[in-house]
Amino acid sequence: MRIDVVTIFPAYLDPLREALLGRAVERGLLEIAVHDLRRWTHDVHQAVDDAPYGGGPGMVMRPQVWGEALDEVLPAGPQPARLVVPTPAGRPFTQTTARAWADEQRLVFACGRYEGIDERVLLDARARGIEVDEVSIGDYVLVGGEVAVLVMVEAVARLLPGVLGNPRSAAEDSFSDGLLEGPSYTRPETWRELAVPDVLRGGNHAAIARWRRDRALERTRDRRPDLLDALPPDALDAADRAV
Ligand SMILES: Nc1nc2cc(Br)ccc2s1
Repeated sequence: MRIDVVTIFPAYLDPLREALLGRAVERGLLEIAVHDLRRWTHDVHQAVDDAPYGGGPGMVMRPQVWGEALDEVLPAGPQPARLVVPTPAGRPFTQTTARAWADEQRLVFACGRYEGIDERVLLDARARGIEVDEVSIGDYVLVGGEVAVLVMVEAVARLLPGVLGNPRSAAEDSFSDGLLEGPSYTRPETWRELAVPDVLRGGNHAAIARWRRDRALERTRDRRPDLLDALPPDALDAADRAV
């Protein structure tokens, strides 16, 4: 997978060169290119924004600059690329989204600032046959799209083959079965007079699986009842429903 990010703050994306993702790039499991949007300005001030038509607070990012940037980063013609625009007004980004995008050959992220990007940039991209997803990582407003891109790139990249040491981690983490993950424990057996649950220290794998499922159901019911409601009718068996 190749990931391109267009931003006026390239250094915001430096964390993508660190740790697990940095090693995955070094190992050639994915490519990441970060582009400074100001490269496509032509004025001495390198202006990327202007006042909004219709008035109102804040500034809007200029279509000319974004248009030239995306023409270069996402050239016209048939291509398996997806343009992702983080915005508080977007559709929710979820683990389902991350899994779907993990199958893409190319993802291009456009980081908006201010009041956002002129709508015509997205209309033009769609008219050029590019899949455009406007997505939100949560019901809060950031100062720009860069932090949202860090979140989404990590959520997608960890699903790529070879990125995680143990592929089971991605298969069994929260949301993989529609539930939140339950509590985890490691050594020592007792810490500050708090003991690891006995069942986890025994060798009964069926009992351990049952205990973990029960804790996941309890936690999901307590913190995210909406996820339970969204499960398919046959997702919970009689033992699950007894929790
Ligand atoms: N939650 C989010 N807030 C923002 C703000 C801006 Br400005 C751009 C993208 C996003 S995504």
